[in-house]
Amino acid sequence: TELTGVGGSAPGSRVLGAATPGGVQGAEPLAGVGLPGITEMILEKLSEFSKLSFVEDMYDNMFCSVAEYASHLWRLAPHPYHPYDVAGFLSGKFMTLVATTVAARRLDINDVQLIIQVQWCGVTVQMCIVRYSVIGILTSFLIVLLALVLVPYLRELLSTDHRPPIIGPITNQLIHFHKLHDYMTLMAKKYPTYRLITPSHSEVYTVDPVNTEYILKTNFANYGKGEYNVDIMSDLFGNGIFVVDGAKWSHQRKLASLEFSTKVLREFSSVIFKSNTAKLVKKISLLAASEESMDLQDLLMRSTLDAMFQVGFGFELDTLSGSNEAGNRFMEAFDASNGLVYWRFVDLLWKVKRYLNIGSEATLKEKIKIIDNFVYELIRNKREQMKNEERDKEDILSRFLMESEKDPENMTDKYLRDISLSFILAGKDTSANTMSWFFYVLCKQSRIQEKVAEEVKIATEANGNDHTSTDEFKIKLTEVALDKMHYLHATLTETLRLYPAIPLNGKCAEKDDVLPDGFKIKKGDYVGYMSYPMGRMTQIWGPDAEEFRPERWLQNGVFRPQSPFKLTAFQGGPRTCLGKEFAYRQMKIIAAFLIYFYKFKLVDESEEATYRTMFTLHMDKGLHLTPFVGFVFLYDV
Ligand code: HEM
Repeated sequence: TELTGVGGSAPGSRVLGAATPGGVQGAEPLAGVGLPGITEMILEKLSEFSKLSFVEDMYDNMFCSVAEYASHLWRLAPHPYHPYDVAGFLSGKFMTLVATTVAARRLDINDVQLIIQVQWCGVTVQMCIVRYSVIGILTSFLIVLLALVLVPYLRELLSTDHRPPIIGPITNQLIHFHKLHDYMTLMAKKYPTYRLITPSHSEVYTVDPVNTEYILKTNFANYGKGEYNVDIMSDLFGNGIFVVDGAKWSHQRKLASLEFSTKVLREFSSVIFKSNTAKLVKKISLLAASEESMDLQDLLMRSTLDAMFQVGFGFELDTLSGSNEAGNRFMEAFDASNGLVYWRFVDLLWKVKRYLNIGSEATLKEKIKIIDNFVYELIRNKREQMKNEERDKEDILSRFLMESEKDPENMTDKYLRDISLSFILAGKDTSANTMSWFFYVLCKQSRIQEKVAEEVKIATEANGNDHTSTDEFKIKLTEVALDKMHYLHATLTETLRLYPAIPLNGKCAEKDDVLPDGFKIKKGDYVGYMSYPMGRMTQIWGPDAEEFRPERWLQNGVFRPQSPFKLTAFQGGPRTCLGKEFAYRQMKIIAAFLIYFYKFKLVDESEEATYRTMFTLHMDKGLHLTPFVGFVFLYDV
């Protein structure tokens, strides 16, 4: 064979050993010590080789050196080694030894023709080629290539800062992508905090409420969206509130908080939620009359998009009726681009694909163009409208447009596009998905459906025998009536506990840190809190954690909230969901309307719903229900 040993070292003078676990591992504790490295020693030995009469002499010689070196390292180490580190260290040294010995036993050092040295991710891979031959050179390059791929993983995996449990490389998520949240739950049941590694950083996932509070609130300053997330999301969401940190975030947060606290927006949105839900009831009544089943998730997605669009842009999209061609195209493009952006989190080649404009990235670009054309047109129209018409518009875009007149330099059309799209994203799928799981559970547990219906009738004083129409119900469904619906509030909250609309979320560390449970975090690491698994942890919710039980939220019939770091569906801390109250109001209105007018049954009662892995917890195959006219005789809808 022409190929000889493969050795490796840490950068610069800290040449320590093979590009193997131990070589990398051993590099850490010696920072700055400046000892001669193993590879240097090996090469030195190799150069002496020609002077030795027997290969065995050299082997013994070198073994002594390595052992000596290891014990030296051991003494110098500033802290006791973890057994895990020691295993990595020794196996690395062992592999260096084997590789070099094999080479040394078969070769004459004078034959060495070329030493290849490649530095990658702070690790040096060295290799010597002894006699030129095509196979030798090809094999060498293949090994270098393999090392380039493996070294970063090994480096992350065996970094002295990492402690078990490391459950594997990030590709584990790709392997389990289909049932990602259940895989993460399974792991979390074994390890409340664990680490996945990538070539460039590691990802720490936790279900520990103390860790969650720490990253979301206590050490908020150190945990932002991070470059990694921004990179992935900014093509679609630009500088929208979901993507940005720092001053840009504060500006939008302040502006939006002001808007959300206004009575105008509250009243305007309630009117829209009610009139949109009345349209939904009408649509369902047609299906009920013809005893047709329906995909309620699809209807809810359309209905919430229409509502959010009206609240956000003051414009009727009317995707529920499906009659607006442009609206349908926008919805299709928006949904598709959401899924494509999420795919980037597991697609290691997305940047290459974007550069070459191929595959999923080419589709994403096309969809974003459709979205942009649609939204920019809306902004232009709105500006025109505002020049000619009254200026006390209630929708979010108009209010931001008025703001933009004070600060035209920063609040450009692009900025307005990003803000408005973020609100659509925030309010559309989250509420529709939550409602879908809510109705799914209510179909599985008719006792809960009946209890909610009973509460709605009592709170609205629409007793079910008075032939209430949707118009009359709208009037009866006052803010006071909504506030009385504690059981409904608890049922929605229980839905969010077990089926959180954003099942997995997290932040990136700006600086090295240590989590309250001792996990070390390096700058650039992702720290995720896992809302879906958290809802299933007995240490948080007790032995019945996996049971759907709205009563856990009630005390003497009154809803009692819990820590946002246990129920993380709306996140917690300074970046807590701005639309929480808004969303509860919308969901209660939809639930009250639908449950008042209909009873729902699953088309296939035996089927268990599953999710599609994406940003939000979307039901994979939709929610196919049969509506029955419920507690009132329905007319005049
Ligand atoms: C069931 C419904 C909803 C759920 C479960 C939900 C959940 C969340 C979560 C988890 C976040 C944190 C996202 C992150 O930073 O990564 C968030 C942020 C946000 N939500 Fe909601 N949301 C819902 C509905 C709404 C609605 C209806 C609106 C507004 C119309 C809204 C507006 C926002 C905004 C503006 C933020 C960004 C806050 C910030 O970064 O400072 N959300 N929401």
